[in-house]
Amino acid sequence: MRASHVTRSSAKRLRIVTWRRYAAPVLIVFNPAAGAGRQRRLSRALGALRARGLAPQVAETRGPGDAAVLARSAAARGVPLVVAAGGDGTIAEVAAGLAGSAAALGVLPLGTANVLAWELGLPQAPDRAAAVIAAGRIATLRPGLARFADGSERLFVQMLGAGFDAAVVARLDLGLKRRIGRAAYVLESLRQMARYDFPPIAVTFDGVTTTAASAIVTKGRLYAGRYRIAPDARAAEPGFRLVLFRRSGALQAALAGAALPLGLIPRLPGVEIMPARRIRLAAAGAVPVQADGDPAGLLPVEVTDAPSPLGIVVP
Ligand SMILES: Nc1ncnc2c1ncn2[C@@H]1O[C@H](COP(=O)(O)OP(=O)(O)OP(=O)(O)O)[C@@H](O)[C@H]1O
Repeated sequence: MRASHVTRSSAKRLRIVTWRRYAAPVLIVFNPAAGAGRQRRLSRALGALRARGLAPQVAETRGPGDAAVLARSAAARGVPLVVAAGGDGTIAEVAAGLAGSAAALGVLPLGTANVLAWELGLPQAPDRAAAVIAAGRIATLRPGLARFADGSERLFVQMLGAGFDAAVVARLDLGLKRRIGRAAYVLESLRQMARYDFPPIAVTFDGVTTTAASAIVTKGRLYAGRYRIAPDARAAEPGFRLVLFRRSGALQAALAGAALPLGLIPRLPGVEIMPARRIRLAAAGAVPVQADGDPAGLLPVEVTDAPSPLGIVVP
């Protein structure tokens, strides 16, 4: 049985797809390690979902990879909606577990940066996010797929980075991140400015070959929260925006760090942004990769659209 159905507005113009069925079960996959104040925020969301007639079941992750397993098994049981309660990493794992199934993905943004939630206009307040889930309106999410040299694959929902930002993610003190949130990234960025040696990255995309000091492959416009990095990105369409940082060195990294919260990355000298469908990033040295803000290994990596899109609950 398909999990979603289609209705038409009285004007017969607006196509609304919803995951909701009468008494449909909902699974909340909760990452207790994501974000800050998460238990309290989860409780508020659960209360709001129950107040709207839903009976959410909560499954808590015990470590990396768990969210995908929980989501996959729920989809196989015919659960029509699986909600990722965490940050972008948890959403990516749940999306990977739901890939190829009829189940829709919901989001309770309980992470640190919650970039996808900002991108889609999902409320950060738990009770308002729950109201969006209960309303059940569904849009198409087109995840990216990263393939590594060892044959492993990883889905991402917002962006993948190689170079400086991935070095920051790789060295981040997770305890500090839990205590002070996004400020931990700022501190680690300052440390990496003194340490990272910017090995050149060979970039091949859609038949073009070039080099960069760092590269970000993004589905959406936003990065690290609400900061615009690729203003003309079209998350609803196949393909990506490729953001190349041509210049290396601590000064360039400092300039990018200052430009980011001002939304000025696209205008920074040495930054180029272009559409790309198939991207390969490689390096002679050990260059780290991050996907949706989590460490994802080392180059080389090849990035394409995931084989199938997903339904995601949106406002
Ligand atoms: N029980 C757990 N203990 C420790 N880590 C976990 C657990 N469950 C999941 N994880 C891992 O926690 C990592 C971070 O989760 P997530 O990205 O959702 O939160 P965040 O980093 O705070 O948010 P954001 O990515 O939005 O900044 C993920 O890589 C996930 O695999």
